[in-house]
Amino acid sequence: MNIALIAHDEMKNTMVGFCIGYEEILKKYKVYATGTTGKIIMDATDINITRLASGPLGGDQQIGSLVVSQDIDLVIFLRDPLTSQAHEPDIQALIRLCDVYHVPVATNLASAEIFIKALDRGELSWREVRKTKSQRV
Ligand SMILES: O=C(CO)COP(=O)(O)O
Repeated sequence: MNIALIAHDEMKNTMVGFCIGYEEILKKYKVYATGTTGKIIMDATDINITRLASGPLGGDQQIGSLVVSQDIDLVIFLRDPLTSQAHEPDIQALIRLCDVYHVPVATNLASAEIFIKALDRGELSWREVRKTKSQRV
């Protein structure tokens, strides 16, 4: 199970708090993050993160590509709903791909907490079954 973590600038403190709070769970999985989000999480925790490009420089698209290749099982994307982003098309494209590939995507802290607890209880294990089946076709 692989997780992608992304936070817009206004949400980065929230993301760090989330990662500190759920560090022991997050450490059990492979974690990807966009560039700056990954850096601040690694500065604050012992979570090992594969950092991609910064969001505005294509990081959201890189995560979208991992969604397509079935390499991401959960996206936690703490979006800033009050600030327009120059790369809004990339953000929409990533969320669309999550819908296309049935990848759970949390866009705020409340849903992120529900999803991470569900993951820890094994409630996303259907993702593994789905991947195995799609490899057969
Ligand atoms: O802009 C982002 C997501 O759209 C996040 O990118 P950074 O993690 O590089 O700040």
